[in-house]
Amino acid sequence: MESTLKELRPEREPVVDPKCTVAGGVEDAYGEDQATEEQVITPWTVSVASGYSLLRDPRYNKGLAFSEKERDAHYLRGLLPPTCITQELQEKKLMNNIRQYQVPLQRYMAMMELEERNERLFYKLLIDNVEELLPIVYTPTVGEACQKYGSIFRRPQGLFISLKEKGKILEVLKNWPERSIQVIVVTDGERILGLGDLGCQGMGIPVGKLALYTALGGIRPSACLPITIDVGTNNEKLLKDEFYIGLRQKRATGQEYSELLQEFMTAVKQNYGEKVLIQFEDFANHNAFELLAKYGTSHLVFNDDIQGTASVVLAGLVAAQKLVGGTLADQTFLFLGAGEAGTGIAELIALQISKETKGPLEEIRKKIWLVDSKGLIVSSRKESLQHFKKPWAHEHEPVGTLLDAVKAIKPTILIGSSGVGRTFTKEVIEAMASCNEKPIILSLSNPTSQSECTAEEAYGWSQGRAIFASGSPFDPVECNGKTFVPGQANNAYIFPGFGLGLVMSGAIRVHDDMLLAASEALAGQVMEENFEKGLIYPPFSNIRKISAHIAANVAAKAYDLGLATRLPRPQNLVKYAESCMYSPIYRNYR
Ligand SMILES: NC(=O)C1=CN([C@@H]2O[C@H](COP(=O)(O)OP(=O)(O)OC[C@H]3O[C@@H](n4cnc5c(N)ncnc54)[C@H](OP(=O)(O)O)[C@@H]3O)[C@@H](O)[C@H]2O)C=CC1
Ligand SMILES: CC(=O)C(=O)O
Ligand SMILES: [Mg+2]
Repeated sequence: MESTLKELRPEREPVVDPKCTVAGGVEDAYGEDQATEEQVITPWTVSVASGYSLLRDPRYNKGLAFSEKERDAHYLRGLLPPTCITQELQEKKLMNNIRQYQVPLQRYMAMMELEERNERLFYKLLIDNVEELLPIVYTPTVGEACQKYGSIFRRPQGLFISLKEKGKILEVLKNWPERSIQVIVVTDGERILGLGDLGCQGMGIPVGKLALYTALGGIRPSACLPITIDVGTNNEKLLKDEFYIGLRQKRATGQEYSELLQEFMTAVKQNYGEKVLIQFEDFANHNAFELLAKYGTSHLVFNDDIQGTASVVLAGLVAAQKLVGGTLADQTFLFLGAGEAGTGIAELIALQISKETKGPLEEIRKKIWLVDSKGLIVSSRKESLQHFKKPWAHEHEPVGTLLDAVKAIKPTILIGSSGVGRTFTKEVIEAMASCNEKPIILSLSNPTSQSECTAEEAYGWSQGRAIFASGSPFDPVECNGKTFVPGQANNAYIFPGFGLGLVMSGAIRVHDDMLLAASEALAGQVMEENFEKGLIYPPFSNIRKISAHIAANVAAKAYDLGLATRLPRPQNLVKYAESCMYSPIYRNYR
């Protein structure tokens, strides 16, 4: 096989080093990335895919875009109607079709069907129409898709590892058709967005996140592996649902849970090596912090909800200083929600301020306050607090409600990370507006139903003075004759570029300084024209460029810290990041 492949491989100067880990995790054996778009390649499966099987292979299928020559060479005559069309026309037709669906879930299903039918066309649509399609393949629609996953389930996506596979996880990994995996997104489904425990149906999240890794960060689809670990669910509704796709039992906990996770982490490293990035996604906080701490020293792990969210929010707040004046150290922060997102963001803000001011972390933390379901986190509660809340238990009398906390603390920045919708009431926003000329208000919780307030509420109740962004997108709002464009504070800005930076530098560990580097790069991409509209994030339409800058900054930090293994260090990391990115343009087949 190898000698045949060599003969078929075109002779040319590679744009990317053929052994580069980004361009394929290992050698680009099929010449997929090395050939230019004009050059012909061979569509390989195990053998050359041709005829009927070529049309049904989503990696190589081009539908009506197969040329006359390709139709002759690949036994496609008669299997397609006579017309040949371009990828652009296919894209136009599909966008027209998708726009006919009024129900977002139907659009989601149309996109998933496209991904299964024609992978390059799926990514072309997603990249070219990112602002329109992100709310479909990602939050908020992906939340509804997970809730209804059993009913809409057609073909399995990703890898399901359940308690039944205990002792056999390495074998299960070997069932996956790809060997050169660079990024895994894994969930156990216990905290899917702000929708709670969705068990095995959480699979929609790793699938969606990895689609963004490819579309937004340029990681090749074949190098991405979505995984759901099924240890049961405590969601009674799902357990009784005849269409539920997961194990019908209560969640395994304690030793049974940690043994399965240990086997999984060991098997991943054994099968894919130590440079595969494992992104933990939507685990409940009682497992998330522990998994990150436990595997952070032995594996390349990243928790998107704790670390990615922290990095994206920090970037927005750094950018916001241009609108409000001053520095982060001048601000007072109040969070509603003291879990993964809340405490993760709080810790990264404190780290950034301590780097800027050279002040001790303990002192800086005192300007950051958090409210959980029991009220303001204060020192008298310290004994009963989970470990990740303890650093935030400051001296203060007990305060029971968010409104009272806003009145007592007088924050300049209010951040919602509670997973509970409509908790930023009129009184809360008015209280923020009464003590700030430009209150910064972030409603991070997803999906839209869980957002702490809507854009309309944030602008309306603050007389248009709020600087507002939300986890799930809101349409522009008219207020007092002015149009306000809300930003989207979502970790989707960070993780694709962050992952690309790790992969392209061959990083072996994640370091907090890399999160700061990612924030800095994202904040640096907010342009004057964005600030003029009151935005603290750049538009998603520029996300590939943004991701290249984030990747370059993260990779630079990996090299500086001695955590990069891909040597020598490329001279121009932004250009290198761009050259590593997957392009969905069709290839020509010989
Ligand atoms: N925009 C983005 O990029 C991201 C958004 N998120 C969103 O943030 C939300 C929270 O995620 P995460 O931090 O992981 O979840 P966690 O479960 O870890 O934390 C939730 C926190 O909210 C608190 N809480 C729950 N209900 C209330 C209430 N009624 N009043 C006050 N506090 C309350 C909980 O309190 P207690 O500890 O007392 O139970 C807990 O501290 C989710 O909706 C998620 O979708 C998450 C990551 C990224
Ligand atoms: C965006 C995200 O990661 C979450 O809501 O969990
Ligand atoms: Mg998440």
